[in-house]
Amino acid sequence: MKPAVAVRPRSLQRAAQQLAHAPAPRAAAQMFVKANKAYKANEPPGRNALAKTLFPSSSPAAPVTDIRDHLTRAGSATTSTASASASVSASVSTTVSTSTSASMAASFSTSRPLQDRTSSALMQQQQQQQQQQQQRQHQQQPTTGQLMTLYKQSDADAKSQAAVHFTADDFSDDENIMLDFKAPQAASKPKPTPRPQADIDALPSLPDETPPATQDMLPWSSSPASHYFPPQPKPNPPTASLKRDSSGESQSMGAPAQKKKRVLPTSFHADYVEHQAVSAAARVSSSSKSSTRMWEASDIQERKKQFKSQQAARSESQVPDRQPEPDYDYHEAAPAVAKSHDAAKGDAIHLSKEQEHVLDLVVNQGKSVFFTGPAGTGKSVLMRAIIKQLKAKYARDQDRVAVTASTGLAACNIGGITLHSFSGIGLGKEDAPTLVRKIRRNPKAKNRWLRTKCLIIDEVSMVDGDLFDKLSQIGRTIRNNGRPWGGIQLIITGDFFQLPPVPDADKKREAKFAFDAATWSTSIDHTIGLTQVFRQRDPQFANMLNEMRLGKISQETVDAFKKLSRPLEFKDGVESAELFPTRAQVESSNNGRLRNLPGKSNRYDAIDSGDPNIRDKLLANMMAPKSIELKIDSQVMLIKNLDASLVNGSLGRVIAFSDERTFDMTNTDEYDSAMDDAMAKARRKLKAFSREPEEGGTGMKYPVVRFISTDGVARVILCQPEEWKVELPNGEVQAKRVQLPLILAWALSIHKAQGQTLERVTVNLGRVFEKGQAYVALSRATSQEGLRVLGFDKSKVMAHPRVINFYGQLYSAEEAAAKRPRSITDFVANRKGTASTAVREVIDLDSDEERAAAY
Ligand SMILES: Nc1ncnc2c1ncn2[C@@H]1O[C@H](COP(=O)(O)OP(=O)(O)OP(=O)(O)O)[C@@H](O)[C@H]1O
Repeated sequence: MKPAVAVRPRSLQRAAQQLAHAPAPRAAAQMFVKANKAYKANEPPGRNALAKTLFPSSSPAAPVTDIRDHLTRAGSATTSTASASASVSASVSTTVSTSTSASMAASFSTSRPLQDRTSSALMQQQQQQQQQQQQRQHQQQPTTGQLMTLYKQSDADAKSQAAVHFTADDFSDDENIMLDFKAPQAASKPKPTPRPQADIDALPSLPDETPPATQDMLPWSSSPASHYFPPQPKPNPPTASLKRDSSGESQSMGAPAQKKKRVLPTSFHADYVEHQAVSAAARVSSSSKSSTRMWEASDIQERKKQFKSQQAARSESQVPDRQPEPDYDYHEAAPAVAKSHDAAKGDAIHLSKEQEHVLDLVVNQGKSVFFTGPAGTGKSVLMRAIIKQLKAKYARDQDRVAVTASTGLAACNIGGITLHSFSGIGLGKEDAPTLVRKIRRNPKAKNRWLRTKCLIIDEVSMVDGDLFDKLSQIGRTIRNNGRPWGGIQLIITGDFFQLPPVPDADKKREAKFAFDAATWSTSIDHTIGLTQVFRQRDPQFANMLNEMRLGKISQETVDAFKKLSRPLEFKDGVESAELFPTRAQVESSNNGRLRNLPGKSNRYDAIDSGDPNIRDKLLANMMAPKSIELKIDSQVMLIKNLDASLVNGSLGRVIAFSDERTFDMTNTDEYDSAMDDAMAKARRKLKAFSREPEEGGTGMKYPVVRFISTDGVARVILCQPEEWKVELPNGEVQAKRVQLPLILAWALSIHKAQGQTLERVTVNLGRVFEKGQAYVALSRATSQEGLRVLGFDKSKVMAHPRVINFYGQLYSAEEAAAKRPRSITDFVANRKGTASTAVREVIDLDSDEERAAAY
């Protein structure tokens, strides 16, 4: 029997040959349909009859001899040239990836000449249009050569795909095949030609593209002349990101329709500052200091927002909402702020080498670290940097980082919760197994234990040693992990020479320090001693404090402290804050001073929110008071960082009360009397400028405070309410307080002063009763000039013997290491009284080398 194709008529062979060149399934299908019809019409009689005789039931001869069936045998080029060509064609169009195949189809079909030309003019016109369109498409689409290259490139990929074979039915419904082919008529629409520039120039010029204000009716078909200009790019829509400002109100950062801030006349700014900073006679117009600050009632808000948004932008999307309280930027301060700060102080805050070392150990190496060091060595600054970076690291799971501190106040300072709240142990007096059962009954607490990867503990000197052991065991049990704390990475800081754990109410046992805990040493991978003191820039003073800290006070130091009993005098009206050990002493002192001031007082009550059952307890320890009463001349302390030089701890005096719109200098006669002409003129201008509060506004008056900023320059700001939150690691807000960021500051408790930096401070050691209190109180001061010490008694400032012993062990490790020339450390150097000249470098007390040396 001859091969089936040999009996095919010419028309079918032609179709097969064309198929070898036919690029697209649609075109091929049409040809086959046509050829098949022709074949059937010319089919020799009797052939079907013979087939039926040979294959009575299903007659396979007919399908097999149908050329379409050859397509179902792609690759089997055993029959004829035609079928081989068809196979190749099919295999090309099927092994190339779908999009390539579709593109090829489109490309070939569009380059194919039209077969059914008519003589009518209409048809010609249509064809011309189609050809134009085809040319355009052809230019946009890859050429056959490009497609073949593409095919070769994708061949390797294509081989991994299963070959697709056409079946006879594939062409029967080719009308449903979707080809990547655009209908030509859609593209035949003429493109608008751009208007020549000359025409545009000839048009009447319009201000700002705004249609001219006219009463004339425009005919409906008229376009405003501005429409003849090429379209302008649309201004960026306001960004969708909403930022929460300090008062909790959402504001669109990019939205133009922001509340307009009141800006005072420039002349007033300059003169007022000069007046405040120096006397009129001593005014030096070129002084960078004197021109630094101004009336900042609204300006400060603006800069504060800028400062916060810059911080938020730096931490970008990685750290969405829950940043710690705004603070300095550790690497680069906000440009505007840094500029003024730098101008006055000459430096910005960059983490020191040793601070960077700790940051790296914690964030990059995932080590459990305890970093310690004398007061003012930047432990809090470093801790904030660590929190920021860990939160960025775990940006997707913020609850992986738990920020805690031993006390509510310390926790508030770093935007965290107490260690007790985190762990869900209540007072934590029971034994560990009981506490585990308690936590297991509390799904939220249990979840915190399970989710936490990094646990931050600030002010560890006040964490009880037994509590430390219990928590470690709870972590192991609940997390079912035998490693210390169940494998949680610990980041601990504090200075054991500062405030010790609060003893039991019944005082049955002496306070046990965290380093006394059985699990302390196994819980910590690295103990780092920070050595560079930032708070006190005077090396002699830093050394006096260090001697006191280590319990080895020389007679020279005793004498120097005794000299500091003289009264402090400041010409700017801001006194030093006196530190007291108890809250009662503080309240009595502050209330007495307030009563003695003339004039009426303004009272500000906090707005608290959150679960009423726990809210009051959580907010009780907050720095922001539930209520504060103020009069003109009240001495206050700022309890929030507003920018780089107005920080938590800045002291100031209330000079007026005002709302945001009205500047009211009533009762500030002393300033009036000192005003020179220029100042008085500026003042008059300002009075004219001021107006009554808007209708519907609260008209609430806030204190206008003149602060002494960290750069020693007076800055006047309108203090408006700020927000404090107590949040769980998962971001759940447990309690919130909105209050002025101020406390009365003639007197402060040592407890509240812990962690603060104070430029002016008085300490009466006669009232000190606890070890560590004297050191905390004295080490708040930045200089001897700003410190007054009453009742200095060497025995009152002695450190706890166990603490001396603990640090002594660390130092001996260093001393052993110090035998090597590169390991001279400040701890050692300070003890020898050479702090200022010692070479400072990173000390990792637990590194293998150090340990070996110590051993
Ligand atoms: N890298 C730094 N560069 C410049 N100043 C710094 C740096 N680190 C900290 N400071 C400044 O030193 C002062 C003390 O910092 P910080 O409060 O962090 O010290 P601390 O060790 O936590 O003190 P304390 O133990 O008394 O609470 C602050 O005024 C802070 O701005």
